[in-house]
Parts: sequence; structure tokens; C-alpha cells
Amino acid sequence: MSKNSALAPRIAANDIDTFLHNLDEMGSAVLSGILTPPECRAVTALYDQGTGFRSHIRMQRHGFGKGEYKYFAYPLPPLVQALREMIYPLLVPTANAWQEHMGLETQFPVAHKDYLELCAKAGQTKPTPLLLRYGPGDYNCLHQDVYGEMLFPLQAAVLLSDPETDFSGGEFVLTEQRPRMQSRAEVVSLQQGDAVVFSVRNRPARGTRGFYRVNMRHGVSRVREGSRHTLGVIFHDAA
Ligand SMILES: O=C(O)CCC(=O)C(=O)O
Ligand SMILES: [Fe+2]
Repeated sequence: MSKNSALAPRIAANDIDTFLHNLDEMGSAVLSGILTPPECRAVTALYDQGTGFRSHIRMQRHGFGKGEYKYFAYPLPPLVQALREMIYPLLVPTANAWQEHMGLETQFPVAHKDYLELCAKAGQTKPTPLLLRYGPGDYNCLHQDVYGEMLFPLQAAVLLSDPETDFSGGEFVLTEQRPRMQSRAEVVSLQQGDAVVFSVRNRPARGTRGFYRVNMRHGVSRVREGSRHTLGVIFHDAA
């Protein structure tokens, strides 16, 4: 029931080899046109529904930035569930190669439901997909979405708002820190319905003597005008 047959061709319309190559080289890459504008508006509209969420976070109270977000409860809305199960297998080969290159033993199963079972065995049973809302002046501080030992090294965020008409500012930002080097920032430009896939915490980079670990963080620059909504899809569950 969570299989959304409309999603598969939209994912496949992207050049997947280039996408995976960019992900490996840069630690982030874009899948464009994953949701249609009506779907983006429908998912955005869920925010103001009273039900379907397990918690509501006001970022300022926690020092996370300014703005708010809500974690979905299980069962996830069908479209969110479908995105989570369909993007995951695309990323498993990269995730498994990264683990190997970083000398980590865990390998990830090809089906997302099998990975969630492993999370559950480790006590991570709470859903992590979330909806975020930013108004004028809001921003999201650089962070890493780690929710326990079980960590799938890649995650996705779908821009639900239209940068042409709904908001200005509010750029998705990634920083990467390499050993003994200064941090580098990358701004990812997205259209409504695009998904950015990026490294949650660490990724391997090839050096002259094998691989070394790059530490990545992501956030959102200040929204200048309007309102910006995103759908965050994290593949591990939370403790
Ligand atoms: O609003 C965004 O673009 C970033 C959201 C975020 O931090 C996430 O999805 O983990
Ligand atoms: Fe995040």
C-alpha cells in the first residue's frame, strides 16, 4: 500500500549514475522533480492538521535555530512512507561502500523494512521523518541528525515550497570538515519538489594513502521573506 507507482519513474528520470557519482564526490546530490507541486502543497498542508505527529519542536527553545518542526507518527502518510522505502535502496550500495571505506563493520540490508527491524532491536523505534516550517528570519543551525547507535549515513530533504514564489533566502547549506583543514561550505540550490540527498555525519574521501573521514553538517540559511517548508526523510529510527 505504501508503494507509490508514480514515484519510481520520477526517480528514474534522474541520471542515477551521475547522482551517485556526485554523492560520492561531494557528499550530496540532488534528485529533481521527486514530488509534484500539488503533492508538495498537500504534504505542507499536513503541518496544520492536529493529528499524525508524535512531537512538535520549536527550534529556538533548544538553540537549534529559529523555526519549528514536527516528527510524523507511525503509520507515516503513504507518500512519505513510499519516499522513504523507495529512496533507501538507491542509497544502500553507496552507504555500504562508505562503511567499508571508513572501516565500519555494519552493512545495510537492501530493504528498508529490514533495516527498521535492526533499528528496533537496538531500541530505535520512533519515526524520524519530519516536516519543517520556517518564516521570515528563521534558520536552521548546522547539525547532524544522529538518533542513536544505528545510523544510516545518508538522508534526504525535499523542498516543498517554491523558491520562485513562496520565499527568498533559506538556502540549504552543507559544511564539510577534513582533518587539519578549514571547513568548506556548499549551498545546494533546489526547486520545489527536488530532494537533496546528503551525508548525515561522516563520509569517506580518497586521499593519497587510502580513505579518510570527512565530517559533514547541514542547515538552512536565514529565510528573508515568505515561508519555507521541507520534508526531511531520515532512514534510521530514533531511540
Ligand atoms: O529545511 C531543510 O532544508 C533542512 C531540514 C533538515 O535539517 C533535515 O531534513 O534534516
Ligand atoms: Fe537535519
